[in-house]
Amino acid sequence: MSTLITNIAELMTQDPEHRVLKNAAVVIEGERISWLGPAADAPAADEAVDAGGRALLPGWVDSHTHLIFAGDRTAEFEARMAGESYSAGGIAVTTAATRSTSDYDLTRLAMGRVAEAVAQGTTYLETKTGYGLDVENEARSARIASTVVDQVTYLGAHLVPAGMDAEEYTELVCGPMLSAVRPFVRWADVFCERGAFTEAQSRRVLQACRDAGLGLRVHGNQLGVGPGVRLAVEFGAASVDHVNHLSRSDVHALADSWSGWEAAAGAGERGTVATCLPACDLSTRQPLAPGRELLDAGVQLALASNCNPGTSYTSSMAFCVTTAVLQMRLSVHEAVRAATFGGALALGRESGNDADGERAVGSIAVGHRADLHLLNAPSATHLAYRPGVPLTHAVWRAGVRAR
Ligand SMILES: N=CN[C@@H](CCC(=O)O)C(=O)O
Ligand SMILES: [Zn+2]
Repeated sequence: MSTLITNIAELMTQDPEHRVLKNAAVVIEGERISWLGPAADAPAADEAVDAGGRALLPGWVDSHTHLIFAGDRTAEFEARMAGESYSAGGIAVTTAATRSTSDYDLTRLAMGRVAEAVAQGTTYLETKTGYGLDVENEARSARIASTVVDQVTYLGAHLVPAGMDAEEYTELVCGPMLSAVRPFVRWADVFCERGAFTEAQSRRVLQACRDAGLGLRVHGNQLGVGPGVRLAVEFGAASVDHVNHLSRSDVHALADSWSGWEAAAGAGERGTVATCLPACDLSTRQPLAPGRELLDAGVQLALASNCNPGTSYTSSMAFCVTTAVLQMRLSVHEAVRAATFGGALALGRESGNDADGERAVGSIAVGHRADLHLLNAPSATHLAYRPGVPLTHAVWRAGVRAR
């Protein structure tokens, strides 16, 4: 079955040459993109979709979410809006609600959040454990997550549960809990922040998870300058997320990590992606991450929703893109790139082809997964020009019309 999408006013490929094609068309065959180019040259297909002069983008790649949870933290949010500051302690509230929810309901809740994201143009999602915080509930979260999203990250090191000694809990995270989640996860993460895990504890978690064959990421530099970025670069983590408070040496270390990357070819040795989470920054009233400075220094950037009940209860990648343009001074093209190709880079899926069975996502090119987002607008600029307006017109996820 092939589908021709034609009459595309603006096709933002996010390919290595950053091509933006006008009056374009795309052909989908099965789950892959089989052709793109000028609409006038398009081949015939089994069915045709008239894009009506709209803009077509890669689907959003949301590389940082926490979707496996139950409960609600409205009261904490209200207190924050009244002047309280965010602290990691709220994680315990969600952990209690999550532990007392059945597998069926946790799955149903997570699927609802995924559906909400897909309806807004998100076509590839990562999610984390981290609201189980004991062996049984972390393994359960990982198992459920593996059935509802594309990639799963182990975040046993999210908070030391009340009544447990931090060293003892770190041992658990690095030992029995890691073994229990291992079949379901590809990545590990650690919340390296005051009120969560110290540098020494984070180091132990990263080492153990790396030894277990997991790729790494770090929640770092969210609540203040700290060791998160330094550790992430030292361990060759795929991403360091939040990055609100950076020293000059943090920026340099991140930029250096990309010295083996050939941006023009979109290939080479990957460094550590800086993942900015602007919806979280607004909800926690943290300074927005210095995305402009990071890009100018040569760091590869991702934008993600950080959808979670505590600090960022939104699945809207469009909101993140809009904020990145209006407040972080990224161009529309840079922001869309960070929310598509950048997320794919953070998840190790920016390349891949028919041979390895896992197709590239986050950019529109022949052989890549047909993850497409048709805006109800003639150009991607409308994402920032018309803030808050729902602009998703149609979505294809792995070649299947999802909206
Ligand atoms: N920083 C750690 N974890 C989440 C917050 C989790 C919560 O407060 O429930 C975050 O990314 O912001
Ligand atoms: Zn997070």
